[in-house]
Amino acid sequence: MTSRALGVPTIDLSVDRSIVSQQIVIACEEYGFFRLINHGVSNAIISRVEEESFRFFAKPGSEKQQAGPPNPLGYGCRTIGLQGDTGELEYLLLPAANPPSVSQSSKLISNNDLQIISCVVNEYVQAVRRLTCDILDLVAEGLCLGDNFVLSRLINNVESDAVFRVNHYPPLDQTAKAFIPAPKFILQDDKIANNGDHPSRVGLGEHSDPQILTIMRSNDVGGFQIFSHDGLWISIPPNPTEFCVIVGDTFQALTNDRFKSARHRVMENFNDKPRLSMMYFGAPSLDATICPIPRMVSSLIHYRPFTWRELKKAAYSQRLADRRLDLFKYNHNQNNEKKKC
Ligand SMILES: C=C1C[C@]23C[C@@]1(O)CC[C@H]2[C@@]12CC[C@H](O)[C@@](C)(C(=O)O1)[C@H]2[C@@H]3C(=O)O
Ligand SMILES: O=C(O)CCC(=O)C(=O)O
Ligand SMILES: [Fe+2]
Repeated sequence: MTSRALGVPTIDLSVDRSIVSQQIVIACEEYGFFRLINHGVSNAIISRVEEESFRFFAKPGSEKQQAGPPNPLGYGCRTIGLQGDTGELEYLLLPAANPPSVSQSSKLISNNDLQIISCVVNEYVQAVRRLTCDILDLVAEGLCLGDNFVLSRLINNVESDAVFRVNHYPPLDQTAKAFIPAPKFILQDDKIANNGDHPSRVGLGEHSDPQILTIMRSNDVGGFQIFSHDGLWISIPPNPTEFCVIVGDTFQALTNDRFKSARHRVMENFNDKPRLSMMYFGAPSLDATICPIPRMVSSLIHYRPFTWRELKKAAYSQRLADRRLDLFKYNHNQNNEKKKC
């Protein structure tokens, strides 16, 4: 069943395949986002990651800093990426290799705290990667791409550059105690968000995810919002039993803009307990070529072929809110879009 509580679709993965595939396509076209119920990932696996993550974030700052900085993987606190973005959160970025690769994790594995977390994360990542592949196969069916595995092959691959992230947003009144001081981050659209009265800080600022698909799960603390195509920020009520599925920039390019990556953000945590969210970012191998799938091109191709390595490099050299996909887009105004061959 697809419901539209609060405007965004909720998709039940246990219903008939031909129906679910259509529902997912519509949700990706209209929102670049949907909530997923009956996803089949065991609650025990999810709880183990949640427990180990809370245990990690409860450690003293000096101990956590030993697992950082996150360049590109490891522990981060308030600084996001390399271009000066900040937010009211701390986080862990870990490899989500398939199968778990010792060499990729070698720097991290020498850290005892991360060793423990990596074990439970690996179990979770394998389950969520399978779920991501199922969703991508359903999309391929719904879009009649001909080859039903054309999308899932991109991440169901030993070289996949997938990443796992746990974000921890302390409650507002604890942030001062929990964090090492850093400059405050002011939301770009503060005037709109607060009617011009009080600038507010954000947990994690507006952005789209550069990868193909993000599978996000949080505890019962809210703050997550997506930007709808009609120009409104929609708050997504937290539900620990479901997943949020977010279309990333690479999926937008693969579908030649039929799907739009969803811009999203997390507001600062005004609750009395922390928000804990875990994300699997499904990505292809670094050297995979991304270009619109031929069946997605009716007349004009919107993107030049590029590798995931190029898009990732562009993302990391830009600010969080930047629209990195534009770098690979043919320019409409110069009328130099390529016609379908
Ligand atoms: C400011 C940045 C953080 C980010 C890398 C970037 O330069 C731009 C994209 C950001 C993002 C968003 C989705 C994921 O959370 C993430 C891990 C990713 O792959 O791209 C983050 C990067 C990050 O936090 O390092
Ligand atoms: O923490 C969340 O709820 C969302 C995080 C997110 O969008 C990200 O890490 O890319
Ligand atoms: Fe994100």
